[in-house]
Amino acid sequence: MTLLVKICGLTTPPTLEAALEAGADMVGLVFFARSPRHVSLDAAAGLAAQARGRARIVALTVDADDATIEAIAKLVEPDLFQLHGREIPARVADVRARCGRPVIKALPIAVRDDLAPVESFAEVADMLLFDAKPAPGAALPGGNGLAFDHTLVAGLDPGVPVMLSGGLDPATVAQAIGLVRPAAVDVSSGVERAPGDKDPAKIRAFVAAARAADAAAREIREEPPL
Ligand SMILES: O=C(O)c1ccccc1N[C@@H]1O[C@H](COP(=O)(O)O)[C@@H](O)[C@H]1O
Repeated sequence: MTLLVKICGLTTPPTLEAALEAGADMVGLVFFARSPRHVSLDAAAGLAAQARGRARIVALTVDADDATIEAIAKLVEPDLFQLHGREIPARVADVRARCGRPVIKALPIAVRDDLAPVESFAEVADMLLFDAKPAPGAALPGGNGLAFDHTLVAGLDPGVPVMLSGGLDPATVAQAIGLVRPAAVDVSSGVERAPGDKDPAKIRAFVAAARAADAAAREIREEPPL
């Protein structure tokens, strides 16, 4: 399967357009008030209208309640939800049923033991997202530009597609793809000038670097042995 590239935390029509024109497969809208990338329901509905049919729209929430999930589903009509909080497997299943859409569940990774819940989340989520575990007391559970040790998830096959994130940027994404061979990569901070301020040139560079790395990895895999 061809690698999917997601650009997350888009907040303005011009930067969303840059992501769409660069060929992003997924665009993320953040619904988390503490994030510098938070968008209101109204703003998100406008951005979603701009993206619809051009890329999959991902609504990112953090431990959101039912009313918030339902309001986003109704007013924004995303293609998927990304759950980036402390949702337990039962809650992931509940949100999936409630919103009637596929769900990406983010798991924070710092050490091998953090992979223990992978199996139970793989039973209820459509995709697993491996992100760096934030520092204790961090304001955000993701979107911190923090990387983790990718060797922990290299070659891991949880039975559902894997999305890789955490401190990726145009310079590091190729190595991460080569090592982990994820189904998808996701970036926020690595394509910004400052938190919340997306840089169209970095978005283009990120998508191009990810596509080139994916093509190179396929060539190596498909090369005949002799
Ligand atoms: O982007 C945010 O503001 C955000 C807020 C709360 C939870 C997750 C958030 N973003 C996600 O975090 C990871 C890593 O981002 P980064 O590239 O390291 O900045 C990514 O999956 C974003 O979708």
